[in-house]
Amino acid sequence: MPAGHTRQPRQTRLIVSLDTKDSGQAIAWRDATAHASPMVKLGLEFTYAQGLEAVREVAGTRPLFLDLKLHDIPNTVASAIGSLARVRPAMLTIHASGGRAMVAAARRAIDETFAEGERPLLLAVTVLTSLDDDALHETGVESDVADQVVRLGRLAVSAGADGLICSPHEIRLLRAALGDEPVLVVPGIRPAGSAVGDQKRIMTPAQAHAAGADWIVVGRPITRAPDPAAAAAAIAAELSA
Ligand SMILES: O=c1ccn([C@@H]2O[C@H](COP(=O)(O)O)[C@@H](O)[C@H]2O)c(=O)[nH]1
Repeated sequence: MPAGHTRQPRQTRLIVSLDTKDSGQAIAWRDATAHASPMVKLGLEFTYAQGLEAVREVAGTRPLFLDLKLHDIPNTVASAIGSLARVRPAMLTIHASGGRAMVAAARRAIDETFAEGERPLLLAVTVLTSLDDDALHETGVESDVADQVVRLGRLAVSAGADGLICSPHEIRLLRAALGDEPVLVVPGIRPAGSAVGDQKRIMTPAQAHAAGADWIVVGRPITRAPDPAAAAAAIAAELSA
């Protein structure tokens, strides 16, 4: 940064995760939270239940974050990205643990399939936010979560990922390792007092914002709230306070 300049605080935006099997429910949540969530996020639950045509219908004219977390051999991941082109995602996810060749194949598939200006951001999941150190070790990984997130983050970005999925606990580590450029999309968000569920590495929206998230992803604290519109508005307000 040039001398005399101070960095502007990073804007952190909310993405509401529309995790349901039902199109009507997804559309109701989409519309109720539209004021707070500039993107529509659909994942495995909705896509397996309803298919890609319904994904496109629910996204409508809004930017689509398609969170399918692709993880397979490079050729299969690249071909799957070709099949996803028709839903015109703005962001899509793969697992960084698929390795360098897989991430690079995804990068090539995006560059070859989509016209410039229409390419989705390629986001690599580092370590799922539902894992803690013990659960990660049980899979045979000897590193702690923080080291593994940074290792996979470096690998994915150097292989062509535009950004990473991480928990709020690793944002500062990733910024220190990789700088400001990678887009950090951060689930594992729990407003104070909300149920934690299966998430292990959590912070509040305000804490994730202070750490430097570009986007936070919030599902059940909004969709299971008595008033999803109000819950989303409260989180958006927390991000801009
Ligand atoms: O490491 C990850 C990667 C993706 N997710 C997804 O984010 C939402 C979180 O939903 P909550 O209800 O707020 O827990 C969900 O769609 C996950 O598949 C994640 O949580 N962690």
